[in-house]
Amino acid sequence: MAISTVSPRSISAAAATTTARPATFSLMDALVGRVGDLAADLRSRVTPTGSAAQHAAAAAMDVPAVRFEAVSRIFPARKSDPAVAALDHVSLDVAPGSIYGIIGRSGAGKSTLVRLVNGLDRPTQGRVLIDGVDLAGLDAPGLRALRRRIGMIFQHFNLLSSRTAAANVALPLELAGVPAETIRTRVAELLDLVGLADKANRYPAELSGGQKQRVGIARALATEPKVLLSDEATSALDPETTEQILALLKRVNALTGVTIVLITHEMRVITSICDRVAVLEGGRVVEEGAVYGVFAHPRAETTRRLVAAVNGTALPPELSARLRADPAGASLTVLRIVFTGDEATEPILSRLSRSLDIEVNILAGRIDEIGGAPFGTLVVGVPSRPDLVAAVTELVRSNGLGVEVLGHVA
Ligand SMILES: Nc1ncnc2c1ncn2[C@@H]1O[C@H](COP(=O)(O)OP(=O)(O)OP(=O)(O)O)[C@@H](O)[C@H]1O
Repeated sequence: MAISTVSPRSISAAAATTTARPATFSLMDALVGRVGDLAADLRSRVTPTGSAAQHAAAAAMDVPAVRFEAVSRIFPARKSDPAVAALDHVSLDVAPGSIYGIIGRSGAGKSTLVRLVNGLDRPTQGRVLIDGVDLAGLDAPGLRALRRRIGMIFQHFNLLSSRTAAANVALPLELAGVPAETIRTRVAELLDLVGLADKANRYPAELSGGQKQRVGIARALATEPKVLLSDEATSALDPETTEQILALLKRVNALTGVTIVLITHEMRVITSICDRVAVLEGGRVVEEGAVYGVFAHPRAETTRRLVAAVNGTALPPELSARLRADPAGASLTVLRIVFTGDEATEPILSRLSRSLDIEVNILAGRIDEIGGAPFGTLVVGVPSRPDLVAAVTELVRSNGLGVEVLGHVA
């Protein structure tokens, strides 16, 4: 998998480089830096580089578009502040052409991870590979060639306010020295792709948030990247606009085959378009897998909370405050029932009432679709008797549904 002509460096060498580099960059620095690099890269296209051949070989082997190999990023201690392990032995594979979600709460390490993918920062330990090529093993031209293959969209769009939508999209191509006529054609195609053909001459201030993000997507695609990094790209948008932008990203993925790595703190974004998801917590991957499986059967506490927030199993605050782990003295036991696939239509509640002669209180619930398959959760309350709870659990499971006890209420 490693590319033979790239001289891999040891982890300690990479770490040494890290300390010599500034630790942080602004998003605009990132964009301008990338665009500047891009100019040199596109000009150099006439003379194919070794790394172009490497990329072709990597694609032929179907290697991950992005690979994290036991990556750690430690920010050293400063004065009274202790060292921070922003990423701690993170290993991930993003399949080419897929939409891969990385979710985590504030401080989980998402931005640090993004900076490692686009080469603005380096791991303290481990390796980050794009298309099979280790970023740490690349010299400056090699790194520029790799960055050419990564597009980025941002939460706050990062458009130049003095340029029209069309001129914003044209910018990376202009800096790359692409002929004006080619730019005009390409920009028109891109604006058409993102549904903004009629807004080409509008300035960012004249566009809605969703329209600005469409311009951002068109600009990121201008140089035909292999990987599109989306850093909280819908976080500043309302739910309806978010859905539209996510639908656009899905269409772009289907039409161009670009691999999308989508960073978010919202599970709804993940279930909407991602194929796989990694859940980050405190710099570690606490859960990873196909979205449906992770959503239907969350194992880590962080994932459960994220899932609960999106599918309606978050309990009413009053009930949540009264929920106890200890069943002693409780009158109600609260259960979460998970419906997946074909069982989603099973009339489980009436079956429970009939078979066990009990009242089942519905406390929260929702039925959704993830990747075309039905998925639902119900949070119910049943009388808090151990034999009864065991019978309910068994009956639910024997009907092919998932169930867990969330707690007890006095
Ligand atoms: N340059 C830095 N120096 C020291 N600590 C840092 C630096 N950058 C990030 N950190 C720390 O690393 C951890 C992860 O930060 P990061 O910005 O990657 O999280 P995040 O998931 O992107 O959070 P948010 O969603 O709030 O942006 C945090 O504890 C943060 O304080």
